[in-house]
Amino acid sequence: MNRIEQAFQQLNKENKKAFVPYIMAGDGGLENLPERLALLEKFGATAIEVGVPFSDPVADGPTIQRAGIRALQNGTTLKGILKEITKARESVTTPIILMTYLNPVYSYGIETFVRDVQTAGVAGCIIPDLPVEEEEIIAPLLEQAEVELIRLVTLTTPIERIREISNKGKGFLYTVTVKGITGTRNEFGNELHSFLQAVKVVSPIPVLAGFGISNQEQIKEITKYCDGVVVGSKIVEYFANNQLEEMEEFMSIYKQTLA
Ligand SMILES: O=P(O)(O)OC[C@@H](O)[C@@H](O)c1c[nH]c2ccccc12
Repeated sequence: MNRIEQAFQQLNKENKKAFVPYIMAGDGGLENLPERLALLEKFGATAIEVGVPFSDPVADGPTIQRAGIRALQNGTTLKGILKEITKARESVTTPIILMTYLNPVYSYGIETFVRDVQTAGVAGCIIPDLPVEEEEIIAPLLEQAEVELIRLVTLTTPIERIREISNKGKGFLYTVTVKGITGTRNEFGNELHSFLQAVKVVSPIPVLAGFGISNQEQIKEITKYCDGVVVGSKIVEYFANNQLEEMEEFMSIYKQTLA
């Protein structure tokens, strides 16, 4: 069984919801990555999404775009990121999910990418600009390497397509909660709850909600209808402002409220 599935099984036993923080690799210096991963593990992350900075991040909002620019200015490369993940894996056991657009994978070379990702001990990949229709170029290789390809669906995906995608899905289904880009939000559309409920009915794998989530009330509300959340921009801000105690507090509150 894959590490991501194991993590969810454990949560289920404890009757808890998932909390998956996102960080931008190389923001604040790539050499800090192992330390940051260890910290997020200590604060109770179910899995950790590690973003690869890219010059044209079509789904990213301002906070994550700026983090990406800082990371690129630091000279962060995919190769460097995988090296730091390899180091981190000596002590960090929380599953690591690499989030990258397709372009950096292409320029790295698809086969080399899959090999190096596997060697680094990455448990899963999110490639947001890879539609299911095109995923044959990499999905079978990832499957062989036992690296889970995490698929995304959004509020505008028809339910039949969600059924199809979640049935192919591995690890968990990433449900995008807004019609838009990443970034903290105060409100979600009225349709979100019924949408998540409908997704839960068709999906054989855990359903996580992400995009715009940044406070405890939102998480309490949203996790009534799904298995957990992904939080990106808020976590990126905490690291950028060096508010580690606030982050611990934030994540411990979530752990308690989710339990
Ligand atoms: O930042 P937010 O609104 O909390 O959303 C999570 C998101 O940042 C992270 O999962 C992510 C960052 N870039 C992406 C691109 C596509 C899908 C997901 C992502």
